[in-house]
Amino acid sequence: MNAIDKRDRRDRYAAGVMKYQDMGYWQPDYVPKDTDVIAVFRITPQDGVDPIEAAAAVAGESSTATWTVVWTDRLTACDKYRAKAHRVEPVPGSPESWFAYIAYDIDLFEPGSIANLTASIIGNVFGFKPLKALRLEDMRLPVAYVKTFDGPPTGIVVERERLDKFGRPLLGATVKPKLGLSGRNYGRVVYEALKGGLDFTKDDENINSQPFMHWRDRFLYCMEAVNRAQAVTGEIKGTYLNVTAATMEDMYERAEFAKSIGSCIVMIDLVIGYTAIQSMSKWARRNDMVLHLHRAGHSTYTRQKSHGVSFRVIAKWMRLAGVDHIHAGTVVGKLEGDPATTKGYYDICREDFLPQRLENGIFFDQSFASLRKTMPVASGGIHAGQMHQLLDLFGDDVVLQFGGGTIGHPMGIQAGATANRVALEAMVLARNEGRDIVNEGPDILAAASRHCTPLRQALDVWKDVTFNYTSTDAPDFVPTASVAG
Ligand SMILES: O=C(O)[C@H](O)COP(=O)(O)O
Ligand SMILES: [Mg+2]
Repeated sequence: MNAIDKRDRRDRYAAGVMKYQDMGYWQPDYVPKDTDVIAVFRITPQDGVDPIEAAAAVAGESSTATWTVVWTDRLTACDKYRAKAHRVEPVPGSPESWFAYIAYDIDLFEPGSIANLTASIIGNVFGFKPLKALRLEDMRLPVAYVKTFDGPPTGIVVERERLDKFGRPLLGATVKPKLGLSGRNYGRVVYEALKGGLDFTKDDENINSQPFMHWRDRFLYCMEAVNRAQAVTGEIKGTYLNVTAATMEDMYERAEFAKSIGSCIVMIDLVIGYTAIQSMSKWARRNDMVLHLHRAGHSTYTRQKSHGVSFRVIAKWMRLAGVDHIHAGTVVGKLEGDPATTKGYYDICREDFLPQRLENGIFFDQSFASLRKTMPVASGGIHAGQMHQLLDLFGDDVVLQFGGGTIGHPMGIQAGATANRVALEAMVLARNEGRDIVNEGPDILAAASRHCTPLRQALDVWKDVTFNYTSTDAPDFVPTASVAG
């Protein structure tokens, strides 16, 4: 930050101990270009490290720099390629941490490659010694860069058209127990849940091709169940067949087979990696299939407030990479997430243009250009008794998924599914009539349950199941004027 005299600069340069801020990675007067990628990091410098130098170091390490001056810089357009830390603000309520805004020239990134973007932005820099911790809070991805990605292969509008389902959230269930069922019993769960009123069932994140049930068995029994449920109900149904596997070849084989036996949707887990996700997205686009993404593994790096990557960034990357569904949190379920921050994740999936909204953790205006919309999925510890909260929080364009909340019903799976469908339809009707579903929700559910025994039983058995917030459910930060800039 401080100007240093030319001689000092030359001496340090010669000795190879230039500070990053002296090498051009701190430029407080820099005005980001419309085409720049901008990242905001939460940096927690080691004791005694100047936050400006820490921000410059992050800019350096995530773009062109190494630990010493290299003369080959001079062979490049280094002024253009250096990332520019241009703003450092204290994080409100967190005296050790700072928000550092860093701009990157678009030419630093290969078009249409999340792998390449992330190798810079979350590469070496997260293990960097001058920092105690580092968290990527948000990114502004310029339209010029967004346009290099295909985005969701199907998107919300076309998915609804294919399913012929409108004006309400979709309903799903994860087959339980997570592991151990044989193919035939697994198929029974799928059939009963779909027949009972759900739109979808799904494999759990860790169901692939284990000794107790090989993937072909699962696919065949599941599709038999889907076909029978469609015939009985007259509705289009689906089951997310998890094609996650050890290699791309295996995943393509499983996806091709799923398509050949009539599935409209396949599923992958986040743990397969960004390149594999993009490959599967291209496959889904070529084959007119909906692509569901389970965010398995994300909490290992999204949950801590001071280190890692915010899920809002993962959500942005996944919309670019091209998934049609993404698990985005439940607020009222078993997994962590506060309402304001979770709303930000949902908006990233569903808006064409997202204005800066710090209260939802959205640091930048973000256009998604022509990308289709990703359907967020609320899954993890939800049940029929929360239907009013779920509808109020997430609106219509969401899949509400009840695993235990369907299969744990005391009268069985079909009853669990019916309870969820009746609760949803009662709540949508009440909302459409202009009723205050948040406050009247429990009464609306109670009234509906008088005509639906499965719903009454569900409300009764889960009436005390609430997942209280824990300390990690706090918003990422409380916005103040200085952060808004
Ligand atoms: O993978 C998921 O989404 C969860 O396993 C859902 O299961 P639950 O509804 O029983 O929590
Ligand atoms: Mg699961």
